[in-house]
Amino acid sequence: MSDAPLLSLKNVEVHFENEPGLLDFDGEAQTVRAVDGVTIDIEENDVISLVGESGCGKTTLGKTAIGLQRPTAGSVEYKGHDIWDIRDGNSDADIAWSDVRRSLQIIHQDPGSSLNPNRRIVSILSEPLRQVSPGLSTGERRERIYSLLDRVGMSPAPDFAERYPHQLSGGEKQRVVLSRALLMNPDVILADEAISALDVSLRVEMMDLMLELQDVFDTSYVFISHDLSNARYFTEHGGGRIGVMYLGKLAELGPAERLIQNPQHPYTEVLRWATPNLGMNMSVTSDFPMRKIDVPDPINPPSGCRFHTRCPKAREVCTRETPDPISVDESSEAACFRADERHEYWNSEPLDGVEPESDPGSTSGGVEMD
Ligand SMILES: Nc1ncnc2c1ncn2[C@@H]1O[C@H](COP(=O)(O)OP(=O)(O)OP(=O)(O)O)[C@@H](O)[C@H]1O
Repeated sequence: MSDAPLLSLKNVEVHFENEPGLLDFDGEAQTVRAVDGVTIDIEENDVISLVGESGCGKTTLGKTAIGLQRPTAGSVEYKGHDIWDIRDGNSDADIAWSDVRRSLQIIHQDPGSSLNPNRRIVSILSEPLRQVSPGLSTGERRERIYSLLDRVGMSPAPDFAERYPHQLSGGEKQRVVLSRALLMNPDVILADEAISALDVSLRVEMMDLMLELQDVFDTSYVFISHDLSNARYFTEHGGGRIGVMYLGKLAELGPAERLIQNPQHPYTEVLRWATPNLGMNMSVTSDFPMRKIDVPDPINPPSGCRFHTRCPKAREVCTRETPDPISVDESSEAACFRADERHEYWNSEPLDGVEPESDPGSTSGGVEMD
């Protein structure tokens, strides 16, 4: 089991059953397919960034990865052991659920909401230390807290340690929340839009700090962002991969630069088009790479490839067959038939409104970019 990835998600599905609302006249519960068939490994000291439009399942997938959400199908393994078997007491693994929970931490967009307003920073940061290192004296705990506050740029540390959360700026609160998560000695931190609420000028600083502390604390990040340029920065500097999600599915996964410079899924192209500050030199007049702008419903997602209703390259086969992830290179995959030059896609009829294309012949068959 020692070779097992830190976290391994296999065919993970999360469906929510919603009770019928007042306006649901048929009175039937509805199933929201928040995440469907996602397989991904997270290694030690890894960075996986999840991007995609609102409601595509980023938070649900992230929470499932760290054991805060039980999948309705598929499995999540921590160091080779199913975490829900551990939780349910059905595992022979030599690890307690409390250790799994401690190892998988989360920081949110709004740090204020997770800091007790009535406690000083020193007291907030003492809590994880008491759990992880119960043998420390009060003086030793203080020393560790001061040294971490110094490290995250909150100096003089003794001064910051005595403040209450409301006496800190948003950026400082986020540093405290990050410090608290790190003091748990986690293997993975889920950073769910953790920099989105910060001033633009502070975002890079915070991302740099997170990556610097990654080396010190030996932790991995699942970094959720709706902004591809932030995900690019974080992933590129952290040497990780970006996962592009669309309607509960992983559309594409790969290293930041490959994914942005040479996207293999037409939806990645859309995200790229919609992110003007990528420095891609795409003119505003270049065609919007989608046929329709309306967002399909995760309660009733399109058949076949979920993106086919909006995809400017969709063909008949995309309406009835669901593409599995196709390996693009050793660290990348794309769930698009176009990544397979021998797929029947190339002989299938383009859908209405899709520009006909010449057969890729012996070329890669991948999405051609500018
Ligand atoms: N507890 C829940 N019960 C029912 N539906 C849910 C629940 N949590 C999430 N959903 C639905 O699942 C889908 C995915 O939601 P999720 O929050 O994971 O998306 P997201 O990509 O993180 O969105 P955002 O960027 O807006 O936070 C959405 O349709 C959402 O409404």
